[in-house]
Amino acid sequence: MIILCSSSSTRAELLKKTGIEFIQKSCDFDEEKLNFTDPYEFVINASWGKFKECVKCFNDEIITADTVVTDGKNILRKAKSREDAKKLLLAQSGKEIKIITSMWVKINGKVYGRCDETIYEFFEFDESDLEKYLDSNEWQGKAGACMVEGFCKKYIKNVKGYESTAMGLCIEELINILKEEKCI
Ligand SMILES: Nc1nc2c(ncn2[C@@H]2O[C@H](COP(=O)(O)OP(=O)(O)OP(=O)(O)O)[C@@H](O)[C@H]2O)c(=O)[nH]1
Repeated sequence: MIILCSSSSTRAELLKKTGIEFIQKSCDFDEEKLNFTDPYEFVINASWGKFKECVKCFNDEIITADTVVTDGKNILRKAKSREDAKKLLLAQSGKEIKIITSMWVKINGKVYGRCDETIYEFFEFDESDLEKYLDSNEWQGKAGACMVEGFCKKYIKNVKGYESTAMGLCIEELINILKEEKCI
């Protein structure tokens, strides 16, 4: 049985869509102790840290992931407050951003690691629409307070890459790994 080592409901939803049987367990790796400023280094080390913690606890097949947003200069992680969410979203309004997801998969005794990214070019976010989104609290628990399948969708001017990567788990590439290992 595959263990999705994540507390993310979005990752669980994505994995469910593939029909792959899994159980979801969270693992307590503290990302706050990482002090990488490069978004790729951060996301790869955060997901790897989660993976190592999970390997200690579970003997099964394992999937871990980490996702960050970057505006090219900063790492935009999960907002700590409504004000923080507004700041993160205004940094993305009318801009090109990258959403980077690093994933580790232990399967049939082998370990696969990937780092995928989706590039979005957004139109300017409408102010009152943004306030409504902030009031909805849907931004909570999401990297960069971003919801590409929700609030941000109508503002997408250009996109390059998978939506699943931007949502936290690159399902298309995960399916390729599982096919390679004859699990599906
Ligand atoms: N629904 C949605 N979720 C997103 C989007 N972008 C990022 N996320 C979520 O934002 C979260 C990023 O934080 P992480 O630290 O990678 O993961 P987490 O939610 O803390 O869960 P763990 O795997 O237990 O660490 C993940 O749950 C992603 O699924 C998006 O556009 N839509």
